[in-house]
Amino acid sequence: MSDQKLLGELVDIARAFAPYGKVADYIPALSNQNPDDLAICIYSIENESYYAGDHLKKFTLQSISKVITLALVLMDNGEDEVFSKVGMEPTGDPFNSIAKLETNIPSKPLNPMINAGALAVTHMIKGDTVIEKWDRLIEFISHLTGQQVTYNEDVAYSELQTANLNRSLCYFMKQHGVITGNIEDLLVLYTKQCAVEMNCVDLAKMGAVFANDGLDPESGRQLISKDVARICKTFMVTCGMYNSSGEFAIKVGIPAKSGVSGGIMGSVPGKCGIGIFGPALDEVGNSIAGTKLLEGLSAKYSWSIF
Ligand SMILES: NC(=O)CC[C@H](N)C(=O)O
Repeated sequence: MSDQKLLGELVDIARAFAPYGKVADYIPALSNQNPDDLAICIYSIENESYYAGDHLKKFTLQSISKVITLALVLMDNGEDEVFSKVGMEPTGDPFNSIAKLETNIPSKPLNPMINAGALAVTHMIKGDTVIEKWDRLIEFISHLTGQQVTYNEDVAYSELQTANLNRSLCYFMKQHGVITGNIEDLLVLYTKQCAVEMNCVDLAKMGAVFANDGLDPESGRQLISKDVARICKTFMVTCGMYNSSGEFAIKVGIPAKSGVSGGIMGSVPGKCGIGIFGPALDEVGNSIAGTKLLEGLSAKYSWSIF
């Protein structure tokens, strides 16, 4: 059976789980997504792609963008600087929790995949203005996907209007010296970053760059250093699927990062990138059908890294 046909079958099986999930609505502009959507692309490091479902449908990255920003910021600032402001440990808490910020000493977010840590990382993007920082980030993402990408203005605006929890995290961190400067500027940048829009093929392509130790399978260029790609994949394993990263490691075993729009980017080291879109989420905020699809794929192809 061809990979393409098998993918179609796995998508049909996994789609049956979508009715058990719910589309995110705390960002109002995400609430009108279709819960039954499910699409996937697999992009090999030999630069071949396979897909099933509506693979050209666009969606926003949301938390998946945290891995990309981390890669940029690590290359900009180096490990020592970055990890002086953000930790390396999983939290076991929801992605937007403020709880451990208060109890952790010294006061810094536990890792770059929770909102507090991601906000601290976005704060470290080099540039004198929000526009300069944004231009660098979107150019970097465009290099990874191999084409010019942009962001969804409605989603960014909708999140900016309602991001009071993220605002609180920022003010808390400013008080404790983790971040400096204007908080609204940081939120504008962060919400644009989360609203970067692409399809499954673009997402799988980015995953393939990480899977290929930072080397772009399309252009042959080293877009991310090998070391930074390794650090990012490690965070994807330990913290990429929020507070169900442990269960996901056991059941799937692929470095992956999800977002509340329903996207999941996977990176099977030395093999391929995976891009999934399925907006119905489980209770921790991961695509419910997307997670099932990854379970099926990982079992079929023995892709667990463990
Ligand atoms: N888990 C997510 O995808 C969260 C991203 C979202 N933009 C937020 O900050 O709430």
